[in-house]
Amino acid sequence: MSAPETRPLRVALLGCGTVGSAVLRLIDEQADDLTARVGRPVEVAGIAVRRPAHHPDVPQHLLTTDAEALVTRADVDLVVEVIGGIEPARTLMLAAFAAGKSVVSANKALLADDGPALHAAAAASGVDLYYEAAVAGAIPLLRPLRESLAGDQIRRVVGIVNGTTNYILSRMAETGAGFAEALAEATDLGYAEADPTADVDGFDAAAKAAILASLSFHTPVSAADVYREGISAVSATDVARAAEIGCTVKLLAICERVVNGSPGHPGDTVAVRVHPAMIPTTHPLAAVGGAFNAVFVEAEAAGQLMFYGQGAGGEPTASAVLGDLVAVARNRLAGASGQGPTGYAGLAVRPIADTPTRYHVSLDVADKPGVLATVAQEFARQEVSIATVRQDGHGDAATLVIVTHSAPDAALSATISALRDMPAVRGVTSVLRVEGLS
Ligand SMILES: NC(=O)C1=CN([C@@H]2O[C@H](COP(=O)(O)OP(=O)(O)OC[C@H]3O[C@@H](n4cnc5c(N)ncnc54)[C@H](O)[C@@H]3O)[C@@H](O)[C@H]2O)C=CC1
Ligand SMILES: N[C@@H](CC=O)C(=O)O
Ligand code: NA
Repeated sequence: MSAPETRPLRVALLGCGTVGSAVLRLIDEQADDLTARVGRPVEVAGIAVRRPAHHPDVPQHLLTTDAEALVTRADVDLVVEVIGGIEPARTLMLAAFAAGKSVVSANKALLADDGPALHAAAAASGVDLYYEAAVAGAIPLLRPLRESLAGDQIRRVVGIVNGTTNYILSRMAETGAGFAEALAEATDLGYAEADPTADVDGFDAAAKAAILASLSFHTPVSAADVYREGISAVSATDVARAAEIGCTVKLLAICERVVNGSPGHPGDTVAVRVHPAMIPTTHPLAAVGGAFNAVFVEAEAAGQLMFYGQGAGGEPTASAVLGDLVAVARNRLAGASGQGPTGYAGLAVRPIADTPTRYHVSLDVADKPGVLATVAQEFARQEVSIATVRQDGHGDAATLVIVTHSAPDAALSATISALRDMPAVRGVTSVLRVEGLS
């Protein structure tokens, strides 16, 4: 009888930035526990970096600038990709799969761009592609969606999934900090992407929303399918107006299954959007401050579930990477691979124009007879029902604050355009969608 194999499992680490350096540290610090949990030692075989001189604290013999040679090396069993971006990450992943190596990644941009093809390549080679860290960092979210809820029907997922923008909005609301100052702090703390416009303009959250929707609705959804608005247009006035109606401003990722569609959408559809929204301060998501993330999931049988924790930063993200590393290492030793996402439902993605939303609008008007009626007529013309109207001030400097009921987003935005052109309206000072109001 041959002796059981005790050779260490060897990992190629691609990238040694914020996340990669934390992964490297945790693999070292937790070596004994990892050995016990996996059943074999887990060792780093090599680290691909762009500039070795920038990594003086890393064992120099492990560094290489040739990532492609590293992933295909015969002594490498598993690959951890934390360089980010589309290329060369995609090519490196495909090379790893072709060479029979499972990949753990934190790369939401790539997964949201090309997830189905990457999963197909992994499946064709009988290896794993895991990426828990890619959405909401440390929070166990993708595995619960993919596995724990595999017997349920998910209806809605609403979350704060970008730590940088949540940090910025929290600082703006709590301390009155300016946008640039708050962004610089988020970058220093390691939350922001290499290019922070990915955070600020909502691309990062949109990629995460695409991944969440794909898993939740068993439907391929790519980042290009996601309606996206970032926070760069959120002003101090919006934040103040939100406070006046008992709300706070958050960048939300919202993934919904719209059952039985409507005349233009006869079957079920999915609506996936990322935009800033006012939510009541009593809403549990309103209390999510700083770089924390939180995600609500509503499923038919399970009801409401909430996932909360650190969505960004080196160590929290590395925790999720290591969790996946243990899972793929165990699969490898068992000669098995995990089930990737299924896309069997193939639901159509509903455009934002047809998606029901609610708006909060603040208008500067002159307080003269007939102005309120003229404004209300414009809402009625677009078949948008008004939930509440409040007038502050009077004379030449009155403000109307209107919250609508839900209506197709196109009708709401057409109403706002018409209001902007109305002589009775001196200015539209704040427009934001509203979520979670009864
Ligand atoms: N920082 C965070 O809080 C989180 C990051 N992520 C994701 O983790 C990944 C890594 O992010 P960070 O560590 O923050 O980025 P980073 O910019 O700090 O690190 C990336 C590293 O990869 C290196 N790199 C780039 N191209 C390379 C190449 N061709 N060969 C070798 N090295 C290369 C860069 O020089 C850099 O050191 C990204 O996909 C990001 O979206 C996911 C969750 C949270
Ligand atoms: N830049 C991202 C990092 C995690 O994905 C964020 O700010 O949430
Ligand atoms: Na996660």
